[in-house]
Amino acid sequence: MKVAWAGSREAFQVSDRMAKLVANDPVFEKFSKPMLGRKELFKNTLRKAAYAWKLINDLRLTEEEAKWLRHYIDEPNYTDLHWEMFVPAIEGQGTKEQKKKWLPLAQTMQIIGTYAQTELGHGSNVQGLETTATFDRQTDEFVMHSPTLTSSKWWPGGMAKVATHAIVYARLIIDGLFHGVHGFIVQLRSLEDHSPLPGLTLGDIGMKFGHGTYNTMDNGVLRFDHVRIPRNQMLMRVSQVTKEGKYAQSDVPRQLLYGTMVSVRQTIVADASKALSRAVCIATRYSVVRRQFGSRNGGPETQVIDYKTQQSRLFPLLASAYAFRFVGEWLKSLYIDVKQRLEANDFSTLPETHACTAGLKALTTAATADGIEECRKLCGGHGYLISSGLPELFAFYVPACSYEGENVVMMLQVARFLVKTVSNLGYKQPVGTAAYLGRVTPLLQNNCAVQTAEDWLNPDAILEAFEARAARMVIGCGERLAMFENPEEGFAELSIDLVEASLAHCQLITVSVFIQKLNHEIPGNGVKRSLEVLCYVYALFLLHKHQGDFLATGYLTPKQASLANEQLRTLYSKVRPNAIAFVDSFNHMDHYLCSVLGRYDGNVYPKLYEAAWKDPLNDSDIVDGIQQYVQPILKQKLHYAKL
Ligand SMILES: CCCCCCCCCC/C=C\CCCCC/C=C/C(=O)SCCNC(=O)CCNC(=O)[C@H](O)C(C)(C)COP(=O)(O)OP(=O)(O)OC[C@H]1O[C@@H](n2cnc3c(N)ncnc32)[C@H](O)[C@@H]1OP(=O)(O)O
Ligand SMILES: Cc1cc2nc3c(=O)[nH]c(=O)nc-3n(C[C@H](O)[C@H](O)[C@H](O)COP(=O)(O)OP(=O)(O)OC[C@H]3O[C@@H](n4cnc5c(N)ncnc54)[C@H](O)[C@@H]3O)c2cc1C
Repeated sequence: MKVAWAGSREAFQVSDRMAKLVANDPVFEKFSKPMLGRKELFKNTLRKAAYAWKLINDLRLTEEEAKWLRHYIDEPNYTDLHWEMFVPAIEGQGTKEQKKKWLPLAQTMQIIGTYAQTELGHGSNVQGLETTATFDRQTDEFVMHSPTLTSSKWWPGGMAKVATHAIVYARLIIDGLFHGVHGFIVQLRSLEDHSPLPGLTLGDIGMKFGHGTYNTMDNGVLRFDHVRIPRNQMLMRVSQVTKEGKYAQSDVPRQLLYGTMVSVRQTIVADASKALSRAVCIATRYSVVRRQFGSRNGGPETQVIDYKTQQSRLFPLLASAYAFRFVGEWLKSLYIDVKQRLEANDFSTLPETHACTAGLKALTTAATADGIEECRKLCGGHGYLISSGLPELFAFYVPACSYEGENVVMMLQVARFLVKTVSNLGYKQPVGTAAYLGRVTPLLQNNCAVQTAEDWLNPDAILEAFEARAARMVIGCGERLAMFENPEEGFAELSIDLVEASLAHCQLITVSVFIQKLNHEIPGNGVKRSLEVLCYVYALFLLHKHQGDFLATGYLTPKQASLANEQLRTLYSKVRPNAIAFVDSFNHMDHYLCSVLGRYDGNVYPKLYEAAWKDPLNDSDIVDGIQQYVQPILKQKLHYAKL
């Protein structure tokens, strides 16, 4: 199962080696992080990042190994933006000459970059950005300027204190004409003494949610006061500006300017299963250790994992972690394919890839963030302790619902893709993830054939149910949209339904990828059978949760919906004996989990007790402030019993 989770034996070995490297090195200790102040926390992160870079070079780690190393260090920092956004932006949007100049500098970290798109006034609406890049023909330069307070760049990670360079998105202006938003490589700091270059105002935007998690990142604010950069620092794969000031567009579509976001959204989907599996591992192990009620004749109480209600909250999350792992793997292969096509100037699959990355980013991050919080509740009161590992994990993860495209905004992008697909149905056969929309007639006409709970243990029945639900919701939206004279008005009016239809479409993708995975790639019958159980749990849990959709579209009868739920209960009993094996298969080490409740050895209570004594408040019996503020209250003699 560890191999099935990792994707291959080699992938397992690489991640396992890197997990151990990090866990066994005292530099990467992280349990004390929540006790540090912001400055200490930040310096500590800089120290770890520098040491990691040294390890990567000394041990000659491959790109894959380096990624795992950074992952297990488990502290967001400036290198995330450098490797995941700055470098890919140059790779995807730079010309050959630009790549030749900038990539070697970035790949050896002689320069450190960030991705400066969002502003104080605009994040989702990229076309609304206000920073200007005005071409000056006399000097062959662009003048970068922040004309308003709301045009201040706001959020870019690593920008406040570390990055030497940034890809800055700004409105291109030539001779007073606006030519859309483009990316520019801008140096921010001196490579000699790290001071901000003239004309730039740079700072940190302040503390974020959770203490020891995202505050290791220096998210920054940046303002330009007429800062000049050479013309050849505009990323020019998509559009070019000549020294005469002529604006030209190559036959590469404009959407490629957004290519870095497609790349990172894909990574975010791949990473969702890591965060969810981490929370599920903690909650499952603790649910086996924790006992409440049910003692008979002085025997042990019931392990909380044996309560059906606990199973009904925990096991769907376990199944979701596996589903997200597989859909992340699938999306990665879709992305690698589109990347190769784009390099060969084949842009045909870009709209579908954009819809898949946007929609799956929204689906997986929302479910993961909610899932982590549910795992915290599944651990009862102790889940609220920092030492459970869950509050910090939640604080770390939850911004994924907003960054890289706010989730609702992303679902609306999926909706645009689906509406377009439906409106082209007469003359363009949908392919890939939308192929089912080419079979609307049977999907709209045939209803579910399930008659017994057993009938639900059938991948074809499940797939058809999810296809029919999504098709009916999408087609229904299409029909209602057609009644509006102005399509944009209609889209806005129906946006709630459109987001729901998009979710149904994305859930269909996750369910069908899980089923495909079982059909083709699982080594070993035992592993396959166990994963089949999880696949059914995932699908039937979604069916139960969204049964309103399945009923309202008329595909299911209430009886069939209740049979699905009956089957789900039976499936939970099948998951229970393997629950610990399922979570051990994630191969998460104690160092990575950073959780007393999720310890591999289950030695929860003594370690919880021990961890409590490490709190700085327990350094002495009488702490600072008691003499000054408590003793006087105790010693005063008031006339009234109550104030
Ligand atoms: C323990 C484990 C924990 C795991 C932690 C998880 C994190 C791990 C991940 C690690 C990786 C990296 C670390 C990074 C940390 C996060 C850093 C965050 C960075 C950022 O947030 S950067 C800023 C991101 N900003 C956005 O995403 C903005 C969102 N807005 C947009 O994308 C767009 O503006 C839009 C999609 C809303 C479009 O707006 P609109 O104005 O309508 O569109 P137009 O500009 O006019 O374009 C319309 C056409 O273009 C198509 N389109 C849009 N986007 C794309 C795209 N990306 N690719 C292809 N095509 C695109 C759109 O569909 C329209 O097409 P049409 O004309 O209809 O055919
Ligand atoms: C931790 C973190 C790190 C970040 N790192 C970076 C970075 O490195 N570089 C960078 O450039 N940016 C970064 N960002 C910014 C991030 O990309 C934006 O915050 C994100 O894209 C959301 O945009 P917004 O803040 O403008 O949200 P808004 O769009 O203002 O969202 C507010 C609300 O409005 C709703 N809404 C907006 N538009 C629509 C619409 N059309 N229809 C319906 N509802 C709508 C949303 O659903 C949401 O509920 C980061 C953000 C965070 C939280």
